Amino acid sequence: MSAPALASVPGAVHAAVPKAAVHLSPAAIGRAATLALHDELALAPKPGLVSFVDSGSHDDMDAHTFMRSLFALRRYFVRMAELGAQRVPFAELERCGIAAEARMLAATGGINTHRGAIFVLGLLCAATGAAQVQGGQRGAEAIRASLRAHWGQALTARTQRVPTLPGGLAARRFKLRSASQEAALGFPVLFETAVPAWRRAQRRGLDLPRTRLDVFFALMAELDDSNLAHRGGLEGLNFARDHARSFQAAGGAADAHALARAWDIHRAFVARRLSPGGCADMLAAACFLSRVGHEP
Ligand SMILES: CC(C)(COP(=O)(O)OP(=O)(O)OC[C@H]1O[C@@H](n2cnc3c(N)ncnc32)[C@H](O[C@H]2O[C@H](COP(=O)(O)OP(=O)(O)OP(=O)(O)O)[C@@H](O)[C@H]2O)[C@@H]1O)[C@@H](O)C(=O)NCCC(=O)NCCS
Ligand SMILES: Nc1ncnc2[nH]cnc12
Repeated sequence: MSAPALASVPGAVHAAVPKAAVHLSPAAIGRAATLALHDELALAPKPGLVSFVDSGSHDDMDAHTFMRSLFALRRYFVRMAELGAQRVPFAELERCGIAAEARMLAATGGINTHRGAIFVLGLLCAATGAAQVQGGQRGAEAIRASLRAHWGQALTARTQRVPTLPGGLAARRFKLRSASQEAALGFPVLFETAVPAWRRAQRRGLDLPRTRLDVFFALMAELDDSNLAHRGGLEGLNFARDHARSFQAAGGAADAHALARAWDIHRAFVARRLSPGGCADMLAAACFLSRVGHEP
């Protein structure tokens, strides 16, 4: 197969809006989350993952499945932003998340498209909603601080639960940082790896699709993605990390051969049925932070 061009529906042009100046409504926050899921889906190549080009390592879902899921989740993100603005106890956010999972499964015929994203993006919507009623801050650092201040303790307590889902079980088995632990730490890979990678890519003048590609590989080099471990064990996780680091060492998304290289990596993942679903969620989270940070 020859290497198709980098596919990504362009986001809005990011105007220089002062970050503290405009308060975001829950509707605007929810819209940013839904669009961020679309940003993630639209990026291709994206090793092993579903896009509008192909279904990667998945034979039970395609881009239509993701679009159905995304539509089913629209109101959920708005509701999480509203609940966040009310600074409700964590149990209320969790109830809303569980109901959203049920809606996702109903919309996809029982396929898990966005369980991780419901958790990560839902929490970020709540944290952004809370930040809006406390000074209107919308930058990444303010959103992280809001998440930790309001729900940090509950997220830490939650890590003591015994995992029952495949990702949590794989994380425990291989002593990795699970999605729950990542949340309890205030999503360090998102805020300390993806956000700086996004800013670096933009400073280098990369367009949005290439920025997202660079951020995706930065995430895959660092995240303990429990989907990779669930399907491929530690060997699969290290295979993905090694490829991400080689991609970065060869110049990342700015390099002239970046797209051909990324498509080759995609095919290698498909051959091994590897799917970095956690990295996909974190990419959507980075797209969300960019959208709420810059768009009016
Ligand atoms: C805390 C939960 C996210 C559950 O976490 P847990 O780890 O216990 O269980 P999993 O659902 O198996 O894994 C978590 C999902 O989070 C994503 N993820 C993976 N690694 C990380 C990480 N290090 N940091 C953050 N996020 C991570 C990932 O989600 C994406 O992949 C899923 C699709 O993958 P796929 O390959 O198709 O896998 P499956 O269909 O599951 O299996 P196979 O086909 O391979 O056999 C998709 O969901 C993406 O979004 C992980 O899957 C939280 O959801 C939870 O506790 N839920 C329980 C109910 C609840 O309380 N909900 C309310 C929360 S507010
Ligand atoms: N695009 C995608 N493909 C496969 N799994 C995913 N989980 C979240 N986004 C995904």
